[in-house]
Amino acid sequence: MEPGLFITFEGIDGAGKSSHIEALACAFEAQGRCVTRTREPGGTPLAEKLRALLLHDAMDALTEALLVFAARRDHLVQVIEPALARGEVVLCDRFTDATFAYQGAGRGFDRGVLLILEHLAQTGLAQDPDLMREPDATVWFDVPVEVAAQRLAAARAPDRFEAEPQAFFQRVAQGYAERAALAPQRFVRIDGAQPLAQVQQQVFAALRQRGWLEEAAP
Ligand SMILES: Nc1ncnc2c1ncn2[C@@H]1O[C@H](COP(=O)(O)OP(=O)(O)OP(=O)(O)O)[C@@H](O)[C@H]1O
Ligand SMILES: Cc1cn([C@H]2C[C@H](O)[C@@H](COP(=O)(O)O)O2)c(=O)[nH]c1=O
Repeated sequence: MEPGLFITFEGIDGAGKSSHIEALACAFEAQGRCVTRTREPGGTPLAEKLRALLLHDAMDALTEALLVFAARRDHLVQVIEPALARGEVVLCDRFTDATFAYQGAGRGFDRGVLLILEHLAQTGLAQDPDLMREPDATVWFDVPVEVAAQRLAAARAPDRFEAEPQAFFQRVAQGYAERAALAPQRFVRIDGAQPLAQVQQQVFAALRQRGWLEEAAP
């Protein structure tokens, strides 16, 4: 059995993550891998309920951080860890980098507390009880805030995060840059302002380079 592969996708709202996950899933399936497509917050019945609260109900910053990690713990226990144990490829639209970017940098919530919650929520689940689960790779779509805002304005009615002002998203983008600087081997930075086809080509190229996708994939 091939080892499981955990790949996450990050970026500010409207960066273009979701547009690429399905194409990647199909490419992995075409080479015989089982793929779990999932998202955060969400991915389980309980975590989807928490997602609805997070996206639409007013709450203070600590409550928001606790709900995000509660959803993540359930998601890890119910979906991510079992799929990785079966040797699947898990493609997850957002994970803990989003918490450091949105709650940490965006809201200004204490990063030290986030580090403690991260450790609590992500440890003790895999075969090695000391392992803190982290993605094998994180594809980060780096897009200017104005470009993302234009895309979203054309796409849908804003939720509680999307309704934040551009200054919030500038901080979130900076938060992603800081996380990427702390884990340069894990992060793959893609210039998400390019045309869709070019972005897709670069995402596939990055995963080919790591030996995870075969040459035949687009
Ligand atoms: N490279 C691109 N060029 C132009 N438009 C794009 C590009 N990537 C995505 N879009 C468009 O921008 C909108 C937002 O894209 P998408 O939903 O993939 O972003 P997202 O990062 O998943 O956003 P969110 O996190 O808010 O769900 C969609 O209408 C999509 O078609
Ligand atoms: C995981 C996670 C997410 N968020 C925010 C970021 C987005 O605005 C929404 C999710 O919406 P999407 O359209 O599915 O990307 O939730 C957050 O603030 N903190 C997190 O940890």
